[in-house]
Amino acid sequence: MRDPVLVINCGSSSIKYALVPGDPASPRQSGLAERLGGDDARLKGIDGDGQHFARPLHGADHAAAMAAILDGLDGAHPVAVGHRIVHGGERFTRATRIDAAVLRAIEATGALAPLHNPANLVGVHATLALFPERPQVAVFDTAFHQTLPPRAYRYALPQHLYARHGIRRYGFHGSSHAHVSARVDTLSARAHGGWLIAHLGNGCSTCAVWQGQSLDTSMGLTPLEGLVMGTRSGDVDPGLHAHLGRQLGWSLERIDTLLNKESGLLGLSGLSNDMRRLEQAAAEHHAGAELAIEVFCYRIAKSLAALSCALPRLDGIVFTGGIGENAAAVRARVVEALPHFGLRLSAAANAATVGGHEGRIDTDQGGPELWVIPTDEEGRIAFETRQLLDESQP
Ligand SMILES: Nc1ncnc2c1ncn2[C@@H]1O[C@H](COP(=O)(O)OP(=O)(O)O)[C@@H](O)[C@H]1O
Ligand SMILES: CC(=O)OP(=O)(O)O
Ligand SMILES: [Mg+2]
Repeated sequence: MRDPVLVINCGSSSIKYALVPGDPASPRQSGLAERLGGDDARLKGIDGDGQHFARPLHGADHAAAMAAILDGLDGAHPVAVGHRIVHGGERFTRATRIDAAVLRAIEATGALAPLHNPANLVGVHATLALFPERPQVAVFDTAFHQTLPPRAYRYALPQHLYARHGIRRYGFHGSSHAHVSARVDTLSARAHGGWLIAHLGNGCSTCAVWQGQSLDTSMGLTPLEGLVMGTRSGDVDPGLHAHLGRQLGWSLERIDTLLNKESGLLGLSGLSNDMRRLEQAAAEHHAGAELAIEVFCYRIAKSLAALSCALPRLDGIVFTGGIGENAAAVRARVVEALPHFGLRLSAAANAATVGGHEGRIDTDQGGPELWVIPTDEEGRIAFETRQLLDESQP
């Protein structure tokens, strides 16, 4: 069997990793180092024997956490390391082998994703130091959306902001949308048609895919635009910035923190960014939790309806991400909010499809199909990493 690919998804305070074997159906070692920099930093995951583990990392930074992760993978000889890089700008339209010039370009793109790219690069530097002889590959969230036509990616702003400063819609979660759209094309009889994908995790985005290509998506210049997310506001009136600045004297940093970290499900509910917690609270009639879920679902439906304009034909809707895969009530409310789409949800199939299982959840009586397909960003990153290495073999 071929050696595995080590996949690293390095965020600002966490590192997700997976050792993805050559046979994608084989079990993986995977895990998460979280709360990095804090006294309660810890590493948890699934080891080589399929056992769950958790252990403290005591204030570890990214480099120390990476060393601990690799320690736990001892005996593994990854053929390459695939990195999730959130922003690739317009330069990177596909997975790219990392060298000094690529590193400089990712650093330069960091201005467009100050919350994501610098953290991603910490992961690259850590594995470069630990595996200097292994190829390192960057897989960009934005690359899948480089097929967007100008009508979808241009903002109605003066031309020079695009031409000189790259201000346009880029879109994110590309590895997820690429995986899910490829998967539905193998599962559905309506392969290579028009699909709307709702990726609902901590970050949330929708995507319109026609014949395997992204034609429009809800996230924009940054991963803040679009849907309501765990702590991100999604769309607000652009006039809000000036209003908060003028009326309340808020700085740009304060507004950035508000919109990225204090809003979304957390801000609306006043309770939590976690959908499981909100569903429990809503069952006990917590008004904030009820409102947060209502707004969340309505905004998903509204975004799907808008993105349907990008497609010549609508073959179906796919739900993915932690919420999309698990929260049957959220799926039902989204479908309910699209009454004119001719969707027919099977209540039984919807209730039965949870916890990483893939399944069709419409009644198969015509109309667009409805699917739940677990995302696999790590699997997609490993696939693209391997594909690039295979192409560059003499
Ligand atoms: N059984 C469940 N029911 C409802 N929501 C769930 C369930 N399991 C996970 N979630 C929600 O999924 C979200 C996290 O999604 P996930 O895709 O795992 O996040 P990330 O984007 O960090 O990878 C959280 O809001 C969590 O509450
Ligand atoms: C780009 C983005 O929003 O990523 P995540 O969902 O991992 O926060
Ligand atoms: Mg996610």
